[in-house]
Order: sequence, then C-alpha cells, then structure tokens
Amino acid sequence: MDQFPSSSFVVRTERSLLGKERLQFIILVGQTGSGKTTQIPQFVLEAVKTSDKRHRMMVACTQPCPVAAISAAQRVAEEMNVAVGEEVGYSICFEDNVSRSKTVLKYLTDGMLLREAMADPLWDRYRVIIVDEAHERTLATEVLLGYLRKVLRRRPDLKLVIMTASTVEVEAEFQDYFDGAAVMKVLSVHHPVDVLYTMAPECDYLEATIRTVVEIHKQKRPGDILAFLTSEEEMEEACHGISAEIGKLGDEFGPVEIVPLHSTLPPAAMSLQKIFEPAPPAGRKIVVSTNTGETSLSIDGIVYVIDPGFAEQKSYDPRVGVECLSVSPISMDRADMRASLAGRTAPGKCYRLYTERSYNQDRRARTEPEILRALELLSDLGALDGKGNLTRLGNIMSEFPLDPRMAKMLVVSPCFNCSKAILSICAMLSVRDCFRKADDEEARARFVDTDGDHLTLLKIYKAFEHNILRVDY
Ligand SMILES: Nc1ncnc2c1ncn2[C@@H]1O[C@H](COP(=O)(O)OP(=O)(O)OP(=O)(O)O)[C@@H](O)[C@H]1O
Repeated sequence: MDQFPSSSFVVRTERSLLGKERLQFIILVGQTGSGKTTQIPQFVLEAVKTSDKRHRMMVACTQPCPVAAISAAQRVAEEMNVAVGEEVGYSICFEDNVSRSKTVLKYLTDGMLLREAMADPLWDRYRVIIVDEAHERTLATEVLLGYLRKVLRRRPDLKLVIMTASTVEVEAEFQDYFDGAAVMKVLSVHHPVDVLYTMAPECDYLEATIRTVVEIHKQKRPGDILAFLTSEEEMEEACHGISAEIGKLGDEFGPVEIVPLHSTLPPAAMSLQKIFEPAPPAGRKIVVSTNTGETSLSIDGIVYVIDPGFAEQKSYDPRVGVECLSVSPISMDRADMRASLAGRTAPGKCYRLYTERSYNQDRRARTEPEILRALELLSDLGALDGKGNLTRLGNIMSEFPLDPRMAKMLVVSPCFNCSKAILSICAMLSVRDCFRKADDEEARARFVDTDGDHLTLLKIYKAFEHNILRVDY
C-alpha cells in the first residue's frame, strides 16, 4: 500500500502520508462503525492490485474473535460481489474458507495469523497485514504486534496497518511501540448519549436487564436495544425472559426481533446476518450480547444500550496456579465504549444498572492487558526462565495451538503414560461445553467423576467414542 486511494472517509492525518510513499506502518484510528473493518481492507486491496505486480498480492485482516472474521468476510464479499471463500475468505480455528489460488483478502483471527507464522515465519504470502481492533489488547493481538515489529525489519516490502477505536492513551502507546508511527484519523459523526444510573445497586443484574428492556419497549420512542450480559447461558436466559415478558404485552407495542450475539455463536455464518437485518416494521430489534458487541461488530440502529457493568474476564490466581474466568466489574473505558454505541446513528441513551458512585469509585480506569496476566502463568509452568527467555520446554509448548497449561499437560504426559487420555481431555476442554441446556443436567450427572471435571470430561468422551464411533477399549 503505497498510498490510500481516495475514499468517502474524512481522514485527518497527523503527518502527511501521501508524500511519504515509503511508510511501512501506520495507525488508523476511527470510532466503532466508521468502516475500518469493511472498507479499509478494500482500499488496501485496490492499492495492492495497482502496485508493482511482482510483489505478493495477499492482504490479511485480523479480528479478535471468529464471529467478527466471518461477519467481515461475508459483508466485504457481498460488497465486492464475489462469493465468500473465493477472492475474499476467512480463516478461523477449525474452519478455513479460502481458495489457495483465488483469495486475495483474508479475514482471520489474530491467533490464526500467529499460527501461520509457524510454517511461514515472515508471512511471505502477504503484502499487507491489517491488525484490527488493536485496542482490545487481547493476548494474541499483543503477541502478534510484538512479532510483527521484528518481521517488518526483515521484510521491508511488508506493510502494516494497525486499526483501533482507541482512546488517546492507547493511541500514544501504539505510536510509542512502533517508533512514532504516523496516525490517520477517520472522523465520524457521533450523536449525544444520555447516561442514566440506578439510584441503588441492583441485586440481580440479569433480572434488571430483562426488566429494563421491557420498560424501554413499552415507554420509549423507536430505536433498537443492545443489552450486555456476561455469558452465553445468561444470554439464553435473558432472551427467554424478554420474549416471555414482551409476549404478555400483546400487540400494543409492536413486534420485536430478539437476537443473541456471542463470539462463538453457532453456526456462526447462518445466524450472523440477523444481527444486521433491520428491525421488523413498526417494531424493535433487541440484541443481547456478550462483550463481542462492544467493538468487534458494529450494529446500526442501536439507540438504547443497557450496561449491567459486568463482563466475564480471565484472571490468573498465582496461589493455586489456575486461570479462572470470573464475572467482574468492567473498567471505566469499557463502560464508556458501551455507552458510545447508543449514539452511532442517532442521539441515544445508556442505562447503567449500577450507581454513579460505583462507576466513579469501584472501577479501574482501564482494563489490564491480558498479556501482563499471562507472563506469570508461563513462568509458573516453566516455559520462561528467570530472565523471561523461552526454555526448551517453552519452545516445545509454543508449537501447540493451545492454552499453555494444556500444551504443558500434553508435552509431559508421556512421562506419566497417559498421553491418549490427556489428548482427549485437551480436546474436550477446547470445545464449547457439550452440555448446554438445563435438561441436560440429568445426563451430565451420569458421568460425574468425584476426582474432578477433567475426568468427567474423559468419561463423556469415552462414552461418545464407544457409542458413536463404536471403539472398544
Ligand atoms: N456483515 C455485515 N452485514 C451488514 N452490515 C454490516 C456488516 N458488517 C458491518 N456492517 C456495517 O458496515 C458499517 C461499517 O462497519 P465496520 O465494521 O466496517 O466499522 P468499524 O469501524 O470497523 O467498526 P468496529 O470497530 O466496530 O469494527 C456499519 O454500519 C456496520 O453496521
């Protein structure tokens, strides 16, 4: 990408980019919904196509979660009037929808691009790499950026675009890390958002969310609703609750379309498009989302945001050496990001289901980047030495596209003669819970092993093998 072709964006550059044809990397800042994910890769692709034909042609655009990669590929393929999997494709864990000969623009999760580096360490097939949603500071994005900085020195023809919907501090941090990289800004219109707090803390945020959705539907002017919850189970419960309560209202307040949004929504490609479809005539769309709806997918028409103030977040407990996923209060910057989504297409309202005091006093200003929590874990597992270098064990572990604890379990399992069992346990831990509905509780109880969840998973897998694959032990 020697220069961006003209676009419909109003772009303000901090330094003149167009005169500097040899810039190797830039940071592009734009509010969520301004078109970074769907438009910039197309401009870049256009520029790549018109540049020196001897160069490699492929453009990669990374996303923090599978559902965002699929959604972007679908949208861009539609805009370019091509089929997904041909000129525009996507690659996520366990699904590669690309054509070796045709794909020139590939949306993929940041983890998948890192995996590609194992076989192709300098990403030789790519001419431009676009790292999207960099402000989310996921572990994979941070590792990717660290590695990219090294690769750029060895591949002067490789260009990097870092895209973020960040705050000024985050922007400065990226600029600092990439030697004062130029910043481009996509200026977009943003409407005012009224932020409302509860007078007293809510003791049950799920119930409060359902109640608030129903009240908005009964009392407020047209506009879609986006409600944040912390897990898929909560979302399912909320969708049922909202549907039941709104059903009781009869036809008086108009129809609703309730759409769940989760990063691993199955089957992602099929249900995804519903999120972008307009609300039913004279009705309302209600999107119930985990934090995937914060920045990974921009949904038009949202006027009301309901923020209970919690998210499921990973934390590492060094005392027991276990990483746990717990529901904890979100930081102020994430609360502000959620609120801003109400003002994308019209003036909006954000209902925070917590007190103003809780916003000001109980929350961190920013979310701690995941990478800081991961370092401690790697040292405890013996993957890093005292100086922070990879040990021999760490090197072997890095070959596995797995959580480090699972990688270590697998690497050391031959010493304990249990590789096959550990392999099955790792596979079971890598997929979504195989029991999901409340009525599966009885079935789950049949497999419970008093020695812990891992052995329960192994029992389930063995039963599956025995009954479905007819393998005898
Ligand atoms: N799969 C899709 N189907 C329909 N509309 C879409 C789809 N993906 C994006 N859009 C729409 O395209 C517009 C631009 O979205 P885009 O995701 O490119 O913005 P963005 O700046 O990258 O935001 P974010 O930071 O949230 O990813 C938005 O109005 C969005 O609703």
